[in-house]
Amino acid sequence: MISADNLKLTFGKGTPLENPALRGMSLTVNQGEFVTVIGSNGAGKSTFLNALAGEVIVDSGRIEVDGQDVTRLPTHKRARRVARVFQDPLAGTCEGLSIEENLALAIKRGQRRGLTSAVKRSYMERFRAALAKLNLGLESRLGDKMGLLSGGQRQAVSLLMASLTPSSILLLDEHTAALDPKTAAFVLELTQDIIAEQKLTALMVTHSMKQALEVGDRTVMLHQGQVVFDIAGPERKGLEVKDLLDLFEKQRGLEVEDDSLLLG
Ligand SMILES: Nc1ncnc2c1ncn2[C@@H]1O[C@H](COP(=O)(O)OP(=O)(O)OP(=O)(O)O)[C@@H](O)[C@H]1O
Repeated sequence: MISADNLKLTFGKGTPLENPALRGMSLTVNQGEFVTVIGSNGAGKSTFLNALAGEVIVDSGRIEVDGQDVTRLPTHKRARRVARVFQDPLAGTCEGLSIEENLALAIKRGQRRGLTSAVKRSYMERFRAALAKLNLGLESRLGDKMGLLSGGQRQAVSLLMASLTPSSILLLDEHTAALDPKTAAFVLELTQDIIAEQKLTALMVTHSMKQALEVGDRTVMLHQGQVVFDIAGPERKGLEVKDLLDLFEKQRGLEVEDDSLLLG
């Protein structure tokens, strides 16, 4: 379960570039819920995920994961609770290490690390079985460097890494955006399977309105660092991409209005 209460975060405080990215962001995500997150550029989606992961520390507000206050914990102290897959397939894995070594690091996430002890024979069968499920033939390429894999293969391995150890929450930041449509569909299906199988609590940022409505159980829209729209259940099922786009445009319209007020 994730509970974010009234998060505020301003970048570049006291400088001409002062930028309030989170302006009272509150969201509760129940155990096992899969929430899609949309919002225009600069709405605060990545900043919110970064705050949950500990990449940035909020100025005020409170973040709880499974009831534990993690608001001020650094990333490495949350690593066992928070798994993440990024938009850039290069971001979540270590290209100079082999598939096997990457998986071994993932299994030791949040614990003291040591590569020599990490790459243990006991893990190998588990890795092979997990990789075989991807149907990409990677189970026979455990020794290959991550850098040799395609973007889609890397994202698939990143997802596997995120799910190897039981984490409380999974954060997906436009993780299919850099992939071609066919590979994106494959990775998205894999995502849904892993989340359902492991009953993960997940947040997925996407720019695709279609994806936002078709995937997961609930959709939230962020605008100017706040949740402006939150829909689930039958109400969400009745919503079409066009409705969501209209809402989106309405929010962007407000933004223009705000700007014109400021400039006026
Ligand atoms: N490290 C940073 N330093 C300064 N400003 C930042 C930083 N990270 C984000 N911002 C600013 O905070 C605001 C929110 O950015 P964020 O990346 O969270 O938006 P987003 O909704 O993820 O946008 P996009 O869809 O374009 O990825 C933006 O104005 C952005 O420029």
